Amino acid sequence: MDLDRLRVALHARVKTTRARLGAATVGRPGWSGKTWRVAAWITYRVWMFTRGLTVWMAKHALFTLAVVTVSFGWWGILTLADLPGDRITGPVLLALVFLSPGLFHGLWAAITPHGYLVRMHGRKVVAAWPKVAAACGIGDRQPGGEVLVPKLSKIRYETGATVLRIHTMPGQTLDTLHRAAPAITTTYKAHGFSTTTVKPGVLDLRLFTAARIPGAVAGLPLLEAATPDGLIVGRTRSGGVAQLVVRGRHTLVVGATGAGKGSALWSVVGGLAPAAHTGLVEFSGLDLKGGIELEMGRSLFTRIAYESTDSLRVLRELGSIMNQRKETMRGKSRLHEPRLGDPLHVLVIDELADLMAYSDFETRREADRLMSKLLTQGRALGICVLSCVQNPRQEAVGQRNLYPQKIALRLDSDIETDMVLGPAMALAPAHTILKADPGTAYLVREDGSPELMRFDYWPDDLIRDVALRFAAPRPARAPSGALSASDADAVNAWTAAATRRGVSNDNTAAKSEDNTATPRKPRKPRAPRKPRAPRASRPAPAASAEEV
Ligand SMILES: Nc1ncnc2c1ncn2[C@@H]1O[C@H](COP(=O)(O)OP(=O)(O)OP(=O)(O)O)[C@@H](O)[C@H]1O
Repeated sequence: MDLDRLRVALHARVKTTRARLGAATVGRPGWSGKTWRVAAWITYRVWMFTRGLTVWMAKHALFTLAVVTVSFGWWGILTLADLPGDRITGPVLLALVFLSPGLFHGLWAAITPHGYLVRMHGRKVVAAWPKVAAACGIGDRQPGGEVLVPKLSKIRYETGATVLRIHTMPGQTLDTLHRAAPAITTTYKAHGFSTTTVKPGVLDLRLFTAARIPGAVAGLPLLEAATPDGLIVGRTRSGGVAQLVVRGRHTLVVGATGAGKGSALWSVVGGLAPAAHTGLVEFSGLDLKGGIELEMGRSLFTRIAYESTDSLRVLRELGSIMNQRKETMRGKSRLHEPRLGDPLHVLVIDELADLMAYSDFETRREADRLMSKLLTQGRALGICVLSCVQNPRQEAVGQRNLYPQKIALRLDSDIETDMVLGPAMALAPAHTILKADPGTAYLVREDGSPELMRFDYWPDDLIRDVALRFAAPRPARAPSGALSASDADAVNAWTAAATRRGVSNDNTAAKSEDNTATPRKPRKPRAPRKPRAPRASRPAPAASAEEV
């Protein structure tokens, strides 16, 4: 823990020192900055040339020694014999001609430093492969003492990862390679790995060269990308997009306080907001922390509850939708297809423990019953649950096995990781994620394969903006019915956001096809109403015969 803090502090110090140095040199405005930049460029290229040349000479040390000795010898003989004429050109030309491959090597490094470094790394990996494979137990010792190892047929480079294509040997299965993958990763001093089966007997082993995934801020969602079958929610370690399947899955998001559960939640709600606006997806939300998380995007939700009795109402409503669907889908389809008028229902729960562990006994019991029904029957019927929780212990997430997809953000201990991920923990050590990397998580899919990823960050302003543009066709009313203080806050926030963007508050901009907000002419303020004259009192209605 202290080591962790020290590492983060050191990292921060190095970052600030580099930033200061950069600002004082290459980052300076005007000519002095330009001069620094040119000087830095030349110094780097010279360094890369020297490096390339030195590497070549070290690799051909005997040959280099021989050329240098002959050149010096030639020059020495001419000097000792005191012969007239030029004594330098001949020996120098000889050295240049024979060392020209090294000079080309140096030039290659100076002209394309990145390509050069990548190729050099690849060569090292290939050269070390027989020893690494034998040490990691996937070699086969022959009677003569020779060790045969699986073939390494190709090396590929992706951003942040080196990919090794490995072929099994006769008598081996892909499982043998899978089991050796952690040892191979450590031996090559990589930060992690993932595996992909290319075809029977061939595996791509992806070795990650970066320990951390840089953070990114989410942008406005697009309708084309708002698909529940592969929603883009962040980045992977190799720099690609991280996708989450929402349809046909229940997802459990677990993370210590400040781990970034909000990013996971809004990546789904915000990402699917355009689909909710068109009516293909319908969000229901439970936030028993008094709506602190969901209120900002309330207009995206069709049902919402901020206290336990209301939560049961929402769960019951979803239960009855599920029962109706059972009737209509029976014998026709086994996985619900979202359509207009028959949307995919996504139930989003912020802090599941508030409902399942900290409510009164009766509420807990009823919530447990309703949730069990939704979790066991809902996914095929187009009702998916996304539950967020801090504490993965039994009393809070007794139904954790009913969530086929799990997202483990930073957790406090390996015990918690084990509780959430079970056997996948070995490949997804969520307790090792740094506090300095909120939003970073292991996504463990239905098949148990884990992937380290980082959710995009959803700032409050973006959530408000999305709520303003993509309100659900029938957005949830304030849970209490009347305009509460939080309602008023939400309205103010919307109005403020709308004023800033120059849009009206009635979602007409959101309904425009390209979703671009067009400023409107401000309306003339209304003249105050004239006070009404008091009504003349009506005569009391005559009593009916029955009343008498
Ligand atoms: N994806 C992200 N990238 C960068 N920073 C993030 C990301 N997600 C969250 N953060 C930062 O971490 C802080 C805490 O995030 P968040 O509130 O989502 O955590 P949480 O897990 O919901 O915490 P709690 O359970 O206490 O509510 C945010 O205020 C933000 O500054």
